[in-house]
Amino acid sequence: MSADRATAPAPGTASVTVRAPAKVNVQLAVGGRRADGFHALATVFHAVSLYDEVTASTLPASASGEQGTVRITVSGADAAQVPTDGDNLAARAATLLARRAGVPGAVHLHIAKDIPVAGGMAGGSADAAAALLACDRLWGLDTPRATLLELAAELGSDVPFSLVGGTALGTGRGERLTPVEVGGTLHWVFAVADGGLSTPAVYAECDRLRRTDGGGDGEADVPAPEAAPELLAALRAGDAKAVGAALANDLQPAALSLRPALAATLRAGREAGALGALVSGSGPTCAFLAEDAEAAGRLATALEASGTCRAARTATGEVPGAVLLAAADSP
Ligand SMILES: C[C@@](CO)(OP(=O)(O)O)[C@H](O)COP(=O)(O)OP(=O)(O)OC[C@H]1O[C@@H](n2ccc(N)nc2=O)[C@H](O)[C@@H]1O
Ligand SMILES: Nc1ncnc2c1ncn2[C@@H]1O[C@H](COP(=O)(O)OP(=O)(O)O)[C@@H](O)[C@H]1O
Repeated sequence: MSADRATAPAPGTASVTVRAPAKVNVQLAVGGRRADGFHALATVFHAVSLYDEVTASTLPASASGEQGTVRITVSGADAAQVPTDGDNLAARAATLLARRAGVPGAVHLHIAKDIPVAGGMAGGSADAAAALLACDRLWGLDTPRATLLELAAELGSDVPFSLVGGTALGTGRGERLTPVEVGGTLHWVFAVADGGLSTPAVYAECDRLRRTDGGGDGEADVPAPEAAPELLAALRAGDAKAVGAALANDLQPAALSLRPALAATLRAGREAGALGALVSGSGPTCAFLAEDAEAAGRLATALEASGTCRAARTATGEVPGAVLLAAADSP
């Protein structure tokens, strides 16, 4: 909290705070690599109650002399792992929106980070989605939702979902979204690993494994990815047991190949009674489904006691996408 206060906007500046959720892919079907280097996907995104908050505030005149200055500060336990230069996805989002709208775009973005970094839970995408909404409001742009979604897709395959939230089928490279109905609250435990995994490295390992283990033509043989009807039916019914049985991630073998220790994490969660277990997206966070909030609490305790993860976090889904929390105008 002290870091938050230290970087809070100075009195007299306008500021806007937006909160955006993490995600888990309850299904991640990966097709072949496309000509543009991305993989065709059919993925069921599900937003969960771990959040980052992004506060956009006007830069004091002394700091905003240069057009397009974006200042990034980050608080939270993993803040040191987050870039604070132009590579930060939130900075890229602010710059893209400013350029598109033809405004100067000088802004201070403070990220209060709670989503594991490089964990397969789309934390950077959440920050980008939050920055788009926060800057849009701070600069009084009122950008149409469809344009925000287009800008989101330019920033990254997962960013449109971070704006939309809920549960949705992502096709194309993950950016084309169709809502998916969920009949009840799902109770999750996330086992956070030490260190992250690079998303491009995990996709590349998936390709490599398909070439070497496929026995055939490797990538050329990969069928078109499709959402699993049994998973969609289980989600619609809100049947946690059936959802647990249908969890599936085609990137899991690649994540396990790059980080073999994750096998012990998945085993520990299953042995402690999880209804289902999988690597979240490109990992290394592992996701476990529980029957209810109590079972999730017990599972988190067992996972932490197993010594196979850095921490275990409970969360529920689905939750909404990026939402405005507060807006304060300068007097
Ligand atoms: C794997 C997933 C599953 O939701 O999430 P994470 O685990 O990273 O959170 C996503 O596909 C990650 O989406 P995102 O992190 O937005 O990736 P992008 O910035 O668009 O792309 C980063 C890199 O990932 C690879 N990539 C990404 C998406 C896709 N459909 N095919 C790919 O091959 C490409 O190598 C690309 O250059
Ligand atoms: N705002 C941000 N938060 C976290 N990571 C960011 C951010 N902006 C850029 N990055 C970079 O993106 C990489 C992937 O981060 P993240 O989005 O948390 O993971 P994942 O792609 O596995 O869901 C990080 O290693 C970091 O270098």
